[in-house]
Amino acid sequence: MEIKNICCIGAGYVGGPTMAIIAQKCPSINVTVVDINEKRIAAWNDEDLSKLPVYEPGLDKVVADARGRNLFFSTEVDKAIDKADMVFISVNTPTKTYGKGKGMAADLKYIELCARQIARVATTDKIVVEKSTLPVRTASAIKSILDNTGNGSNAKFQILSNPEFLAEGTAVTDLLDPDRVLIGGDTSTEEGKEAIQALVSVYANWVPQNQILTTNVWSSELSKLTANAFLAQRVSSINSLSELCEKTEADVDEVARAIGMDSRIGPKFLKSSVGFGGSCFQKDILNLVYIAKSYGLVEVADYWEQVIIMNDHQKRRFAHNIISTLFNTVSGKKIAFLGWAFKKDTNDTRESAAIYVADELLNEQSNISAYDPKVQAEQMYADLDYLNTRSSEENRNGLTAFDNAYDACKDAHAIAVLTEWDEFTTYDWQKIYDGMQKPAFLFDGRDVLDTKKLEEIGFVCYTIGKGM
Ligand SMILES: NC(=O)c1ccc[n+]([C@@H]2O[C@H](COP(=O)([O-])OP(=O)(O)OC[C@H]3O[C@@H](n4cnc5c(N)ncnc54)[C@H](O)[C@@H]3O)[C@@H](O)[C@H]2O)c1
Ligand SMILES: O=c1ccn([C@@H]2O[C@H](COP(=O)(O)OP(=O)(O)O[C@H]3O[C@H](CO)[C@@H](O)[C@H](O)[C@H]3O)[C@@H](O)[C@H]2O)c(=O)[nH]1
Repeated sequence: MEIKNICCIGAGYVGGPTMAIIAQKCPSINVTVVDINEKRIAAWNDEDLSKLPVYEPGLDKVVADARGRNLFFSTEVDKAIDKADMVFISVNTPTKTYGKGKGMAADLKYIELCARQIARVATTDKIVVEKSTLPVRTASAIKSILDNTGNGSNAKFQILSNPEFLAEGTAVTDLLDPDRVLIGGDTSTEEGKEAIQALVSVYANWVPQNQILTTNVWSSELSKLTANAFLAQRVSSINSLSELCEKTEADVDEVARAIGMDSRIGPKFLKSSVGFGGSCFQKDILNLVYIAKSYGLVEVADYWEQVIIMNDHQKRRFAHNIISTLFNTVSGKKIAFLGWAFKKDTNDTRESAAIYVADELLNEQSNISAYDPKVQAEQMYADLDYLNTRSSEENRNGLTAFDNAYDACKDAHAIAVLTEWDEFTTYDWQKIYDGMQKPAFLFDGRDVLDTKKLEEIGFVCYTIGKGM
């Protein structure tokens, strides 16, 4: 079966970049990305490519190549669904904030709405692809909705799981050259196998066949949660040892290098940090923990929950270290934050460690001055407000955002590096030092700065996993 029209529901960090690459690599397929968020769609359609709603290196060029040719962004959801042979569901699946499973389970209401909408408008057969990260066995719920809430048109549906493994900040290169593409489907029927092959053919336009892995649908769904759990576990593992390194004068980078050269361990995801953030790791592990618990697998659930407990500890201990180093009080003191995004090269701030460190410091009445190359003040306030720790007004009084690092650091008692943006290494650190209160403390939560040089200038430095 040849795919001619693709619709993707959800024009976010996954739907936008993923579909832009499919459109660029498959000029014969029309790709329409739809969303109910009108502002977001308008931004995807903006002539000025610097205004795209997702910042990813190289994405502007891909969008410029394909947009208007075979890549379209629209709010006309029904129309795009009905026209498509293949519908990707790429909507958000956040942690539930209410009811049963609150704070753990994935909230699948947006997924269900999509399934009902597809069933309502479809007049022809469709392959429905789960691109969102979903709990294992969600495909059966989607199938049940599609098969039982139809509009009488006799349209038939095949469900595939095709989880996305791109990381933000490197989305374009990850999509162009993925380690693997995973496609799960119903391998027990001819129609199921045909649907799998149809999606394989789309990716085969640029991904080598031996890197396109096909499995049953449950393995595919569970592999996504498992991959994120393993990756986050490595970060929590090295972060747990960063604390021990600080006590023992071992250097966490040297330890990471030494163990990473063991080919059985490997060098990636061993960079100690102020804690992992991003929209996926915490959400997906909590979801895994919830699923394990729901099957009564207490030991399995406890094992993975520890990854989150360690991460929360790492964020908190970074903040507490700032407080204790600044003579046990930060009340009324200005702390400059360099970085707010959860990692470099993205404007995404979801679950960023910076938010939690700021929250701890605001509890101690410090004044935060923040600068991030890609994050605006309103986003920072929204992130703090979302925690519900204090009033919105208090957050606005406690944090001031600046559009450059020099102003943010002026008169500060301390600087905290929360994101590893490359530009931080290029600053005139003598100038920054001259403008600060003394002693001028610097807390590098990402180990990006040359602390030796900074100490020669006069800074008192702490680096995660290396200590003072
Ligand atoms: N962000 C990542 O790096 C990443 C990577 C891999 C997988 N994922 C998974 O992909 C999914 C999407 O993540 P994201 O970061 O792109 O989320 P996002 O919040 O950036 O985008 C989701 C979009 O879906 C839209 N939407 C919700 N319900 C809709 C509906 N009924 N009709 C039309 N549009 C609707 C929202 O308006 C939003 O714009 C999640 O399940 C996530 O876990 C994310
Ligand atoms: O050695 C490391 C690697 C990462 N991090 C932190 O971990 C978080 C997540 O980073 P990363 O995984 O690079 O970015 P994400 O965009 O969250 O990507 C993850 O989550 C996505 C959503 O599911 C998956 O698709 C990706 O494969 C998976 O890497 C960030 O705060 C990083 O700073 C570290 O602290 N140390």
